[in-house]
Amino acid sequence: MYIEMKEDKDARWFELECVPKEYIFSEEYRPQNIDSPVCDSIPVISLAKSEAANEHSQPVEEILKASQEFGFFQVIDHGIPEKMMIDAMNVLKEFFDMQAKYASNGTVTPKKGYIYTTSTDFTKDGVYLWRENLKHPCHPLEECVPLWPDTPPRYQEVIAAYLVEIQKLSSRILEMICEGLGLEKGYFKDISEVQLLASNFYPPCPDPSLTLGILPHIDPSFITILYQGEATGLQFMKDDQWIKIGAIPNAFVVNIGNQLEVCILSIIMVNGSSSYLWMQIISNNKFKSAKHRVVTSKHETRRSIATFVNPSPNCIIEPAKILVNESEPALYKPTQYKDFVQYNNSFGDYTAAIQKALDEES
Ligand SMILES: O=C(O)CCC(=O)C(=O)O
Ligand SMILES: [Fe+2]
Repeated sequence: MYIEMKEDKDARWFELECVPKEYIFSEEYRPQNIDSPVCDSIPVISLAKSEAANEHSQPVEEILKASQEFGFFQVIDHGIPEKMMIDAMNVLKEFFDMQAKYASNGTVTPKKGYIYTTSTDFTKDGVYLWRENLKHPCHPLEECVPLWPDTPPRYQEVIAAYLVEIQKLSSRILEMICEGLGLEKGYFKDISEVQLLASNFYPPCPDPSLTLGILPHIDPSFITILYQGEATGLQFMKDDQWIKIGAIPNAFVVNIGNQLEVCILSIIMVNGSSSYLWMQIISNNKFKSAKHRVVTSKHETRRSIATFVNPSPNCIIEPAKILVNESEPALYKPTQYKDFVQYNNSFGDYTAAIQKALDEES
């Protein structure tokens, strides 16, 4: 294939007429149905009534149903000021724009609590992803903030303010999940925190049918709260089909990570008095953690801020012992969250660096 580079020495890696061969996925990974209609059936749940004593059962039921059927939903009327969301997105835009000037390659900044990676730092079978990424731990917040990027200068302040709100929102959502499942109040309070922020920059791509922004994956979290502004590109898998998630301004996309799936199963097994309930849960009632990916666009730039609400690193999740016997063996081994992350290489090449940062936090 003929690859034409623009003359401009200052051009960024994506400012090209054609897709370089290093970014072209083999047929099996290429996005096939890039123009399929946006899914309009993914639940959009208003949290306006979630604090009202006599009306909050409605959002609780909607969240429970969406978590079981889709593993994905959007929340609106969440109470987080729009200005705060836009500010966070703008400061990340400034961060990524500055990398173009100062760093042509991905850098793992020594002695800093963040990891910035450009497209060539992520490969799948030698093929690069069409994105840049910034990751950093967030808990405990006050200890992490000084280690985050300090350019642009307002980065730390703006993102910390955003994360305080996201922490409150995620606690509300986990509390509603607890209530919906009939679990004791505050079940997740001490074992979950917003542990990690990952923001992404997916520039326009000359031929989106050949590339991917992020490969199909399931998040290693309890839940992930994602702000995508008005950009499209996120898709999730339902019944073996890739389905686009529409952009709703001022909404957050929430997805169920595989730790919640495992955890809910274990909790219900502990609390459930009959094996009938256990069977019901395993067969058709458990939460879904949906596989998702990001496709690129010819004209649109996508930016997203994902916050992973993870189990605490030392938290152990295991099936209830009373329900495990020779004929009904445990479906999950007791696993410390950090071992799970390591075993599954959950954060790719950066798993070790992130584990180290999380270990230092705990
Ligand atoms: O950029 C996105 O919207 C998706 C990000 C994502 O799935 C992740 O970071 O796990
Ligand atoms: Fe994800």
